[in-house]
Amino acid sequence: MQSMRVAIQGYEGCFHHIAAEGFFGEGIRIVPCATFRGVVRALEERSADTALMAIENSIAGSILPNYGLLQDRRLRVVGEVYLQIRQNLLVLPDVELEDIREVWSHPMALLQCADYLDDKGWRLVETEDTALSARHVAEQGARNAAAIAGELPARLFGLKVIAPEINTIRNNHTRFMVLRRSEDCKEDENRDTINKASMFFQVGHHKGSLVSVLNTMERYNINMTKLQSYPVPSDPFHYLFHLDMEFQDVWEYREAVMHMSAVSDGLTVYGEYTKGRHI
Ligand SMILES: O=C(O)C(=O)C[C@]1(C(=O)O)C=C[C@@H](O)C=C1
Repeated sequence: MQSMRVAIQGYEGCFHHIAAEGFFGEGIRIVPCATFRGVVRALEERSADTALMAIENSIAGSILPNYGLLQDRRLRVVGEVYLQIRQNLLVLPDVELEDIREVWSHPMALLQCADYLDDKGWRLVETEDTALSARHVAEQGARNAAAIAGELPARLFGLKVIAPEINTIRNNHTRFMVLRRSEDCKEDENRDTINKASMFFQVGHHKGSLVSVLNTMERYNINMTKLQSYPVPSDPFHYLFHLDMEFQDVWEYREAVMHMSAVSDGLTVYGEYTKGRHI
């Protein structure tokens, strides 16, 4: 049997790679992509069967453009996974702190380490990926550069951890969504195990419009875990709201969605799935 092809943003050893193996197990084939848009394209063009996409981090916050990607494309969220992220400063084995002039990493990783980097005066260089930054330091023999990445890339590319766990808060977690093409998902798939859903809707600019949607959740015993507004590019200062919610009773949840649809505009559910594990 062919192994499942999983599109990720990033390359060998990056956090997406670790999260993908944590979710699917080790027998998968990784389809590396330079950008999140590339991940979606790989799914749409069928060069991947499924995809993993970071959506929010506990220190750096939401990856807003990815909410836009979910909304624009015909994708389904079929699962989620949470990964603890430990960021380290990696250098060539004989490099010391005073040799560093530049730090290379993924923008989310740089944000997660903002406090540590604050007073160092190093030039911060955004790259596609934490692991790729480490690989470039090693391959280019870059004596004046450090990479911010996990421990796995340090081992893979023979780098030294000169400063471990430099993320601003130790408790650093990233949430990843597992995506599939809508047309490959069956209606009511996993009905017995679903306890979480993601959706978006719009409300008019009038008094109490958002509150009516939110009140529904209390009425139907729904626990809202995330509310994220996202601008509607074609309609300045109007917003879409993305909602993640947990529930115990699927029928109660279905009633709630019906009610919320009635008091909002264009409510679209883009995934019902099982609440994710922390790995
Ligand atoms: O650069 C990586 O290693 C990634 O997998 C990307 C990414 C992200 O998109 O947020 C994943 C987890 C961490 O939060 C930092 C970076």
